[in-house]
Amino acid sequence: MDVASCSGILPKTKLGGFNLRNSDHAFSTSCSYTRSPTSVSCHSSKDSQVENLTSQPLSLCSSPSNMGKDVLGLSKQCLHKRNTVVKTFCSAGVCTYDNGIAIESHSLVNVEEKVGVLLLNLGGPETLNDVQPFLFNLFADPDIIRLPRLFRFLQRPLAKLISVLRAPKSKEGYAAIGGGSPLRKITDEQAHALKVALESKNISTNVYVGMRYWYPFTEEAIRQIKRDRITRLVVLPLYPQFSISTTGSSIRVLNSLFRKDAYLSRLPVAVIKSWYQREGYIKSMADLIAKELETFSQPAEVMIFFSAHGVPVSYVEDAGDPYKDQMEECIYLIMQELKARGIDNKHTLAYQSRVGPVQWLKPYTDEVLVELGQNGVKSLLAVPVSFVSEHIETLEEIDMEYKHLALESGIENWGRVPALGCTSSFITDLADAVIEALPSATAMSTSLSTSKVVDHDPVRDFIKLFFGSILAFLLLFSPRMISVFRNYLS
Ligand SMILES: C=CC1=C(C)c2cc3[nH]c(cc4nc(cc5[nH]c(cc1n2)c(C)c5CCC(=O)O)C(CCC(=O)O)=C4C)c(C)c3C=C
Ligand SMILES: [Fe+2]
Repeated sequence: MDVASCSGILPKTKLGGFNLRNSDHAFSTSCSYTRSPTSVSCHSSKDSQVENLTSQPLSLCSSPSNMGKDVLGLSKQCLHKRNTVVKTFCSAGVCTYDNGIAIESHSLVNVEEKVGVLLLNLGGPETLNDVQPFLFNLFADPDIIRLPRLFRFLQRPLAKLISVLRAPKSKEGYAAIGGGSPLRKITDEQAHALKVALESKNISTNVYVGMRYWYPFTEEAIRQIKRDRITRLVVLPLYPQFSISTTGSSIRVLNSLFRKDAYLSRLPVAVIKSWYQREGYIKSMADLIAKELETFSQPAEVMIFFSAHGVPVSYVEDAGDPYKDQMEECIYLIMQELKARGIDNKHTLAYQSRVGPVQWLKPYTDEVLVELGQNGVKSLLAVPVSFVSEHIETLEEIDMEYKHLALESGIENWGRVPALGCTSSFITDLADAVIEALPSATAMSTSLSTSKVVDHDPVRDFIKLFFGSILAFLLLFSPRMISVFRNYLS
């Protein structure tokens, strides 16, 4: 468990890596972080799951939460006495320490630490010409098409084939929403709003956007972080729930970039793996749902229909993806919040956007909509729940395809909750999540000298490529494979 501690009084304030000069106070504190199972845990949390890039495979690490707030809205954490020194967990520039009395710094001037926040997102094609190469990047990701190790060499040829086959259908979808994905614009707006929210809490940051499959790519964001000489980084995926296919994939990219680079491998980093259970997020979702229910003539009669992006069943059952459990818990928490406000509507959860020939999480959104219509449900409020911006699957799949299907199936009154976007209560909560995560940032332990060096044997590579190509050709053009690829077209 990661624990930050502060001790001593020095002329310059150094809080767990935050070097603060405080012009109003002549006193200051030095903090250090230790990784020790025997240290007192100051930051167990059920709010957001924070971890450092050091741990692989991803293991849960605690995050600071429920912190006392001082007058500036900044937070301080627990106190732990050892001998006569009070060990304190410092968060985002405020520290309490003791040589008998607790002292807080109340104004932060000339913060020497350069804090960065990296927002991770999926990315989307900005024009119709971008659609096929975007799809190629997506399907070339081994966290999206999970091939057995022996067949990994087929990843890129397969991605090429599937992206070419799927592009016409995807293009139709993007054309219907104006010719491209709105993701980049919305994510940039969220980044700006987050920076402003952090500034209002006296935390000066650079906020970066790193997309997994389109511009600005994660690699570009990391290059900029290096150029800016950021000294502490919080990684915040814009997916409330963790999935191997989304947050997991982006973290894998970060891990490989950080492992290869001397500066990055020493940069203290905290990754917020998931944050679906944060009070601010749950309340913001409940606000949007309550507001939208009011647009119906009989709000109490409306079925609340949560629609989450699906993942293949094998992710959950074989690979241990926590996505389904987190999604169900998230829906439970939102419904509890609504109940506390006297809203006790019926609700259900289904999964949308399946692609390809394998089984995805059930029930499927389209099938449930038809059933509900047939069973006499007349009013339905769709709530997209796995993503916090509008995108093709809200604007086209839900607003067009599913709405049409629902009305055709007998549902008469249809509504849809907008994505959170830049809703201020939500952005404020993200800012709090960043502040809470800052102290737990630690550097990647693997140094360049200890990292594994991969040997390339040209003869072995050639043999692999030669036989691989023959095998790929046979596989791709077998009748079974042709029927599999048809599934990517619809
Ligand atoms: C939590 C969100 C998401 C999960 C989980 C997820 C898994 C997943 N997605 C695909 C395949 C496609 N996804 C596509 C677009 C897309 N996916 C998400 C989110 C999640 N994906 C978003 C936000 C978007 C839209 C981006 C935009 O441009 O607006 C697409 C492209 C669109 C299309 O052709 O349908 C594909 C394909 C898989 C296979 C997968 C899990 C394995
Ligand atoms: Fe997707």
